[in-house]
Amino acid sequence: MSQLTQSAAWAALEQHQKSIAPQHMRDWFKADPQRAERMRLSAAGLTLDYSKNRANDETLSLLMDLAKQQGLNKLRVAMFSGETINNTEQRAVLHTALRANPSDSAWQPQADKIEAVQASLEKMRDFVEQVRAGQWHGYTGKAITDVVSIGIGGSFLGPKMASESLKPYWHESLSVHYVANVDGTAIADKLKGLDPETTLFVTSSKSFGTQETLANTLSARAWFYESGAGKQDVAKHFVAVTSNIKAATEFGIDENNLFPMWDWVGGRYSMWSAIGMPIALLIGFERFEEILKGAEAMDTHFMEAPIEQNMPVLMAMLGVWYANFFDSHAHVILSYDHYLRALPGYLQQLDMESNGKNVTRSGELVDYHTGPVIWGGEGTNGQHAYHQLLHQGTRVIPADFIMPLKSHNPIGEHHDMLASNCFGQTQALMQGKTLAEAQAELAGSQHSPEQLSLLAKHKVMPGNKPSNTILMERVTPYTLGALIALYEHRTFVQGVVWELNSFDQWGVELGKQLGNSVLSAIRDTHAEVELDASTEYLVNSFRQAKPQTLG
Ligand SMILES: O=P(O)(O)OC[C@H]1O[C@](O)(CO)[C@@H](O)[C@@H]1O
Repeated sequence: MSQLTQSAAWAALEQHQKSIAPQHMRDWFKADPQRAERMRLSAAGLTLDYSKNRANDETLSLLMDLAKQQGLNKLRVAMFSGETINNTEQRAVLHTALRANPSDSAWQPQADKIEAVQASLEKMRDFVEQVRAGQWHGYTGKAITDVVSIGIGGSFLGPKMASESLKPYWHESLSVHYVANVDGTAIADKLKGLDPETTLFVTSSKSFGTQETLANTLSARAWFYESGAGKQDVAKHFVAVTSNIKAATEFGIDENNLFPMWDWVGGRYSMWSAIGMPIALLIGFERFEEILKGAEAMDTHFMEAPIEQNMPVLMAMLGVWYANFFDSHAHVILSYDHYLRALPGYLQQLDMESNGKNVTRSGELVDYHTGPVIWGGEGTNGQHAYHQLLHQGTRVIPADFIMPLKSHNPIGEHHDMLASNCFGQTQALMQGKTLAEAQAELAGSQHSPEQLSLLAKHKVMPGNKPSNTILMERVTPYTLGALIALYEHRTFVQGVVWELNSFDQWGVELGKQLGNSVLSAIRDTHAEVELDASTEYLVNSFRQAKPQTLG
């Protein structure tokens, strides 16, 4: 058994779970009128209501004991002070420096990094302002009308999610498109209808070695040349964000068109850097800076608030409570805002690539569950699809409801209806419906007694299903920045408890390696590639279907 599962804090929680499990939140709310008020917290423009959780004051206190036991305070300081907490890659983890206030003396020890960040932001500002003002001209002298952002994973999901979330702030005549997948359909579809004379490509790749991104950039360049443009025109249409300057320049990107990234920023934590350029192009640089300010406010809260009153810590520890003590395997994110519909997909990478691990920082196999499956979608759509499983399924699936109090599109009663659905769902999950309530509801109906009894059983909802609700005034650059930073820190805290390195991603490497060797087998039948019988069959089927000239 691991030290963690043998520890005093873990044992206390296991013991406590036995007394909590039979209790119902419905009764707690009845017995304690102060519960909702006590279990509410505001920071950085966000309010978290965590009262609809299967936790009482003792639970929270024991969870905080676990956080302390696992060294949260020390590791939190270690992250912000630039220690190499990404121990498998020997890297610091300083995405927080990307949104730091440069005049904050706490950042003095990282002055070189802060300086580099500020220089990059200035270069970004200059570029963004030129493009948005129509002063960056394509090779025939026309202003840029379309930007195609090419990148994948962390070099795609954050910018795409933030762009969609902030649609009300978009430039009226500049469009941004995203291409991630290596599937040729993705880029072919995007390029249809675009004009090479007025299209700018931003290649975002920290490593500048990602197969999908390089293939898409090459195809974009081929499309550009087909329009009659020459090599000398590339600099007007291709820029890149990368930490691998050498690879990018060898690839043909003009050195002046390179924006930096650093090895102390993980891909999935990078939308605050020049990786966020497409966002800034869409909403303007000043609004991009507001995103950073929102995140910085959440960073300050995370660093300074006592852990018992700390939003990311509370959310993280409640997640640990369900994952490790209620055998919950999933966590659902429900955005009650159409503009935030890409958030669950973004959080999937943030959380699952960070905490989807089975060995500790020191390489020991864990004997407890780590990161759950993160999924979700847009409310109210999900209510007519997968919420059935949340209400009556057999597993505990904690939910985060995210609800802006004001809409950017206040049409008729739509926002009232949206909010009432959101709040109603949290209530239904918590309260459920008893057999007596179901029977009372059916009383007076035309059904036979047998049918009534059957129906009543099916209408019973156990309730006691946990949820958090996050409110904000409106989805703005500031509140979005705070929200994303909240989830970043939540992920970090859970990684601390589970003793993981949340900042590497070795698991995705094997897929990349094998994908490349399979590609050699597809290209050349004589390639010496070891394939199992199933994969060999798949490769052969694929080769047989290929047009002869390519075979
Ligand atoms: O920015 P890059 O280097 O192209 O990497 C893209 C993505 O690929 C991954 O390494 C996973 O394959 C992610 O962690 C990363 O965000």
